[in-house]
Amino acid sequence: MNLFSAEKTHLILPNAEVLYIPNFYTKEKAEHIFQILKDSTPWQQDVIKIFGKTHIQPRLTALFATNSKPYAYSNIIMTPTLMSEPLMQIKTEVERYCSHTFTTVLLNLYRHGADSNGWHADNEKELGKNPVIASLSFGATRSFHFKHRTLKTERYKLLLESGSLLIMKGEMQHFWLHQVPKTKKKVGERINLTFRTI
Ligand SMILES: O=C(O)CCC(=O)C(=O)O
Ligand SMILES: [Fe+2]
Repeated sequence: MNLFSAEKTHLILPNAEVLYIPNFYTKEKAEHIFQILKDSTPWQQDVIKIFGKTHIQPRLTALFATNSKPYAYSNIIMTPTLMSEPLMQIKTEVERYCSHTFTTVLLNLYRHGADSNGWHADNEKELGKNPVIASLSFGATRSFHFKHRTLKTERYKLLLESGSLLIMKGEMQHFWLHQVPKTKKKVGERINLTFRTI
């Protein structure tokens, strides 16, 4: 199902809760944050292993945290850099909205439509049992897909706009998968931030 959400959307789904706030930041503020993060982040491109096969990750990433705890996924271990002032500011604003404290933020830079993030769940054990994940988008709009692992009619698509906040919670990371697929459309750069607690 395609969800067109210019408005705040709260989905109560089987084994998941999803909140989408399109204008968490204004378009101007979002553009400003995009530039700061684009220019000040030590972007890296990792080689990952999925089902025993090695791939170059189809996007750039960086990890920041308020502690020194690493984040391990797809056979790589990311060690965080101390969270910068702009990220601390965003963290405070997101925490206030979510009534939840985060320690870690993973940054993704999708350079163009061929960059993507394949079907996965944020279910690494260091995130705990039912993690709250707060996901912010800056720059180009990209499509976000999520599907239940076993209830085959439970599939949704959301367009994540610049300045938006998406919150995934409840049992979502255990029962659902999500992705940002490649697109053949001509799209510009997008930065995504996912706040997590480790
Ligand atoms: O880019 C996005 O919107 C999703 C990112 C994501 O799912 C992740 O980094 O785990
Ligand atoms: Fe994810």
